[in-house]
Amino acid sequence: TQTTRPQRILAAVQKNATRGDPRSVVKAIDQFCRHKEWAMNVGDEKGCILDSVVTEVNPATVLELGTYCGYSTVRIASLLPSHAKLITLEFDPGNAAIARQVIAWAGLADKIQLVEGASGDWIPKLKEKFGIETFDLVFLDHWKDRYLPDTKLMEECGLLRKGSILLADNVICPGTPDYLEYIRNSPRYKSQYFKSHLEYTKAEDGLEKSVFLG
Ligand SMILES: O=C(NCCCCCn1ccc2cnccc21)c1cc(-c2ccc(F)cc2)cc(O)c1O
Ligand SMILES: [Mg+2]
Repeated sequence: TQTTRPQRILAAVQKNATRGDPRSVVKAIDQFCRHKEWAMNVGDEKGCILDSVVTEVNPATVLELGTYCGYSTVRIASLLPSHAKLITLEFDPGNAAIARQVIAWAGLADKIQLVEGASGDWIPKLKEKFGIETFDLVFLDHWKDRYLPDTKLMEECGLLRKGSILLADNVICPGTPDYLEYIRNSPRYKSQYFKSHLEYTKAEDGLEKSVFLG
């Protein structure tokens, strides 16, 4: 019977990456997706921008919306300080099952809480469920039409504090026009666009980094 693309990505990690070595997991996925099968990981080029933002923010609490196979989850978690916590939300149970194994292979399971479900349902419950006050960094990489409503929901739920950073993938391709319009014109945010390329391609894409001003 036919395997899924996430299953083939996991197989590439288990074949080519070293257990407990997050960078080798990231490299194995990038090699597979560049040379064998494209997949919607943030990828190596935008991944370097992600790394620099994570390193600069040095967050104690991170929310990732959109786990997929765990590529950016592993990338982020590998840069976190020892007591930091990353909560990642994945809607698709099949993807979540693969991501758990990729995260385990990287040896980062103790830093990461993978939650299955929809952002709109989970965001209002994160405080009570995980004892989170606010997020220092949010990485948006899920349904592109959910970036704006979920940002407003995070504001309403008091999950953002003065200085919280939102980093949004795919603001050009596939594109998040309503989110960009809101975040670039809101007096409550200071935004910066990092021009890059759609993962593993020459098409334009970029990350939008926004600081919540409170
Ligand atoms: O669609 C993308 N990602 C989202 C996947 C589904 C997320 C579902 N999901 C996960 C958590 C969660 C929580 N709540 C609700 C829903 C939730 C995506 C697509 C492209 C892309 C594809 C084709 C193409 F030709 C060009 C570009 C590139 C990317 O980098 C992407 O990220
Ligand atoms: Mg993406």
